[in-house]
Amino acid sequence: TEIRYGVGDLTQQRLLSNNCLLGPLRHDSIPACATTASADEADSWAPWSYKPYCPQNTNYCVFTSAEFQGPDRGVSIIDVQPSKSNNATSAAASLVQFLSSALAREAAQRISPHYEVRDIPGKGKGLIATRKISRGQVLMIDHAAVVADERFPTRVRREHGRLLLREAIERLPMAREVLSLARSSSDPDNVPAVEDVMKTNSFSVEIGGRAYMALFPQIARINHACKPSALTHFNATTLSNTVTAFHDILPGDEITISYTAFALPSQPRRTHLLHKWGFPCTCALCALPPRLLAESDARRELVDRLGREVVALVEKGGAQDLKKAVRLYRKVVKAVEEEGNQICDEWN
Ligand SMILES: C[S@@+](CC[C@H](N)C(=O)[O-])C[C@H]1O[C@@H](n2cnc3c(N)ncnc32)[C@H](O)[C@@H]1O
Repeated sequence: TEIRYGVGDLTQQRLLSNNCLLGPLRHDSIPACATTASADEADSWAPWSYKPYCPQNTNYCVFTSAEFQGPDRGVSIIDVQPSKSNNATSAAASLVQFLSSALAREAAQRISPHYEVRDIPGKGKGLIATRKISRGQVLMIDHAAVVADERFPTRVRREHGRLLLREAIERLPMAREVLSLARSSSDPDNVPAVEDVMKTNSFSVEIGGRAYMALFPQIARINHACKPSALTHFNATTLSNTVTAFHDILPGDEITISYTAFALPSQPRRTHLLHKWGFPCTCALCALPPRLLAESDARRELVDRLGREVVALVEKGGAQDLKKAVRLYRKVVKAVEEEGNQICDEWN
């Protein structure tokens, strides 16, 4: 996702905030202010592991649970300070609720990986299946490591934005792993790693009706395809993202997801991939001749429109509504199959 700061720069090298003196980039230590806290103080910011980090003159804080999903993971949230937001709808509030529920104490569901990270020509790294993954099989459940209000970059100074990102990532037990993810800036010497990594690897999600950028450390290794082999489903309560095979994936095949909405027409799709993700789309779908591309766009728009109608009819729930929903659903399946076959024809 995009990170553009709204207000000008500050030139301070070090900022004193919440009694935490911020030094140079740390990769394996926690902030001094957190380690010196008394038990009483720590109680006052539970369930967070550290005192929330709130740079002066911003409405934003970093909330970190270092134990989330096990001692080697954790999650940090950049969100508005509770007193200045509708607490009930913030990601932090949603996570507070989740952390105090029995569900959070259940062991994380670990799925033995049927894939490995490998170099993929022209794409950096990616995931390659090492065993057959059947259509409909859940191949990964990943939890967010960083979640940030999508509006925060436009509402803070660049320096503050970068400090928030730095604290969010460096307070995590898995900071090193997050910082080793791909970077895509064309000017890497002048863009801090925390910002570049977040920009290159985070996806838009919705929590409590608000847009957030979320970084999932394992999903971050999955490359884009316009006709992907897997789909993701985000759960805003548990901050988990489930990856499911869309069709059979054979050993040696790349596991891909779509970075764009299914119905986004080809032209804005290419623009989005180039400007927001930094690569020109070279997949078979984008390379179709204009007439076939227009047919593909129309099919995708149809699937999207009919899909919404089916959901609305099922929600109404009357006998006639359900009959019509089944009829429309058959059309959706046919259009999805045509879209798939048509692209496969192009490959043959
Ligand atoms: C979320 S990361 C995906 C994993 C990444 N390739 C890596 O090395 O960790 C997104 C970045 O991967 C690259 N990428 C993803 N899909 C691609 C594709 N279809 N073609 C070229 N590059 C792609 C782009 O550099 C993009 O900014």
